[in-house]
Amino acid sequence: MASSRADLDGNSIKPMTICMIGAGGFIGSHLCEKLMAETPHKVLAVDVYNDKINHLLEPSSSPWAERIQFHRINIKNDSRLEGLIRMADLTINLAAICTPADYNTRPLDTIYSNFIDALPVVKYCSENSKRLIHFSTCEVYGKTVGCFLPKDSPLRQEPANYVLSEDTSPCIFGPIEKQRWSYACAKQLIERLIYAEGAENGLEFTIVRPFNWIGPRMDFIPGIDGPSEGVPRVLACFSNNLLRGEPLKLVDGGESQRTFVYIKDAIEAVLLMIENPARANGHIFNVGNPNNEVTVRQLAEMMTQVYTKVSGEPALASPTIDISSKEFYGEGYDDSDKRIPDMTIINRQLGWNPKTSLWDLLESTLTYQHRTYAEAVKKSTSVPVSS
Ligand SMILES: NC(=O)c1ccc[n+]([C@@H]2O[C@H](COP(=O)([O-])OP(=O)(O)OC[C@H]3O[C@@H](n4cnc5c(N)ncnc54)[C@H](O)[C@@H]3O)[C@@H](O)[C@H]2O)c1
Ligand SMILES: O=c1ccn([C@@H]2O[C@H](COP(=O)(O)OP(=O)(O)O[C@H]3OC[C@](O)(CO)[C@H]3O)[C@@H](O)[C@H]2O)c(=O)[nH]1
Repeated sequence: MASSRADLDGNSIKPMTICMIGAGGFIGSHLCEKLMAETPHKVLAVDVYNDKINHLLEPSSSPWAERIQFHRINIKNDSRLEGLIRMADLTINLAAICTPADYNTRPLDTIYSNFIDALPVVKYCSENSKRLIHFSTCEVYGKTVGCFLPKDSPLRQEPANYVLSEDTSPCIFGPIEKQRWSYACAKQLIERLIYAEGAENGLEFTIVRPFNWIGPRMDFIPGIDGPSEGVPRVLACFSNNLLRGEPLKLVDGGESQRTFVYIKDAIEAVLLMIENPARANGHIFNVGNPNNEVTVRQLAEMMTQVYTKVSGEPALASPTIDISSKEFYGEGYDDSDKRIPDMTIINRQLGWNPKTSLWDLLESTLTYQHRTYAEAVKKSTSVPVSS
């Protein structure tokens, strides 16, 4: 680990203490790994779970044992939170319910988690003059302007109608009965509150809008390390189908488009924000990879090809199957049509660009999924021989 680190302006970076809330999740686990391996910073890791960071917490003889501490705290109701925020130089809040299957089926939990539970974090940072990096989402943009235009309108080709820009794009959600938007709306309101704390009370903040970060340790495989009936995000849904040799389910034909960025590229952007406060404070950053755009159907086809390569198992004759969103997610589901991040601001402020192609990131991720889960899935599906 380098001790003489310099920021983007050539100033040396002092070691800091970071209170990371939601450190036990997908993004948190990669951020903890990066901070331990490449920086001298200390992490107060707050979460209700620690399975994804256990490899960093044990053994106590590891080179970073003194620099990471796990606090099993539910931020809904724990008075220790303010003390941890006070002890830290910077708080990063990742804690959230952020799987679309929950937005329309558990809208109250979703709104509480993404708005109400984040309020004390913002308040403690503001009152104690502590810097905050808050994780929002690309979903705050909702749908694109372009999707309301006729299919053959040339205006659909104008970037202003589909590229999502922090300072200029509107936030377009569906009606209230489409409870899918409970998450985006809660995230938007907490963004507005943080922004207002900055404007009125001088809170030093950065807001991150991740655009479909994917990679190892994302979510769970149903019936293996998560509930059998659980519905994780698309990477884990499709991984589960591939591991079980069943067709990948395309919701409403798989026509929605997404841009996927490799978690390891995205974590580089977060580290730049952490270590360059003068360039990151007061900004909202899109973090995604505009070059990795596919429809969900194309994602399914590419994942099928990559999985065949890394597992050595043949692809199914019919690798995908269509399913309605009502059957897959239930009443109240709706979707973002297209998500291309404008990269101008992050590029200008932090000089960050994503590097990894979709094929390459799927190859390393599906190699991990196969190595981690294939045996367990095989065992769970093998029929016991009766004597
Ligand atoms: N992964 C992405 O592509 C993506 C995209 C958009 C936004 N985000 C945002 O980034 C953040 C992290 O996402 P992730 O993909 O790592 O999700 P994740 O579900 O893997 O991680 C969230 C973590 O927060 C913890 N948590 C939730 N409620 C808590 C509470 N009350 N007290 C303590 N811990 C709590 C969970 O246990 C979990 O470990 C979220 O705010 C999410 O909305 C992620
Ligand atoms: O088996 C499946 C699962 C999903 N789909 C469709 O894939 C699209 C992407 O789904 P997913 O990655 O699960 O979620 P979203 O991109 O819609 O939303 C996330 O984006 C960022 C974040 O804020 C946090 O990660 C979250 O809200 C979608 O069109 C599904 O319908 C499928 O076809 N088959």
